Amino acid sequence: MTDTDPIDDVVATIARSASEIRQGLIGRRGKADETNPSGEVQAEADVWADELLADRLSSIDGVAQYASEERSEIIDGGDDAYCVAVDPLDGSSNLKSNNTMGTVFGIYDEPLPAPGSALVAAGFILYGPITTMAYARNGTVTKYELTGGGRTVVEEDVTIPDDPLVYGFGGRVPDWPADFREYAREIESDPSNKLRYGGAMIGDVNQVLTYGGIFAYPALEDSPRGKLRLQFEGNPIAYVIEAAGGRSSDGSQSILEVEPTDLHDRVPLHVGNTDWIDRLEAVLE
Ligand SMILES: O=P(O)(O)OC[C@H]1O[C@](O)(COP(=O)(O)O)[C@@H](O)[C@@H]1O
Ligand SMILES: [Mg+2]
Ligand SMILES: [Mg+2]
Repeated sequence: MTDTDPIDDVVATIARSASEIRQGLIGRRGKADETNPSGEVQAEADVWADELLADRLSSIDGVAQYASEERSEIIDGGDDAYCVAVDPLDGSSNLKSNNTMGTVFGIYDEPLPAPGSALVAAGFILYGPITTMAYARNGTVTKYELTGGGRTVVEEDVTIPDDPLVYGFGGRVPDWPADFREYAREIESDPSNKLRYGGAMIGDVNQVLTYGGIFAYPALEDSPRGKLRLQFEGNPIAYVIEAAGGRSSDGSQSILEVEPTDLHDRVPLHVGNTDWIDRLEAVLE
């Protein structure tokens, strides 16, 4: 690589790899005969995308660690400045029905597991009708369209629209704690709000970034930490949404303030417009 900024190198590598990952989904929609560290059955594409990104990202000068939702151990390459955490394919259960998925990445300047306050950049790829990337660094979010190896800026200084419109909540309603159910009913009962839920966090979060609103995968009655992973999903998404002027919360504080205890920790995730997250925290208090 000729670029001297490892952060740029990581982002350029992920952006370049996105169209290959998209193309490589063909023929890899079946299950791999394995489970990931969260105990979920992996898709062939999960394993393949993780290996592709692991090879490419861990060999970048300036990257000390590569970690992913799909492998138990960190790939440790020394004491360079940056550590990359990836959800190679977010929403891979959507492969079966051929619906939206994504790739999520966070670049930390501390060894993993690290709190979100150690992020120096984060973003996500959305495999929609068009492959796009939302990328946050230095407090601003930029959206790109990705074509083959290239990327084109389609929007700079992306901010969440002031008037929230969409909501999407993961998990089964009977498994939601009563206070979260109460909050959800409040949002649903406003006739100007619209349900948007596609079963892939990235697709649902990108709707929130586009239209304003809230996405949550809350604590569940029998799973108080919810489902989504702090290092690979919660922190990067919180970083993007906060850079776009919104808020993130684990129910009582910014997700970026949550101290990890394990690489594969889960976190109750709520992101969206500031006033909606403020209200959520008031209801969950
Ligand atoms: O199918 P469920 O249990 O509602 O979960 C949906 C959530 O799980 C996820 O698919 C988890 O991500 P992975 O696909 O990366 O494991 C999220 O994208 C999504 O928001
Ligand atoms: Mg995911
Ligand atoms: Mg995944």
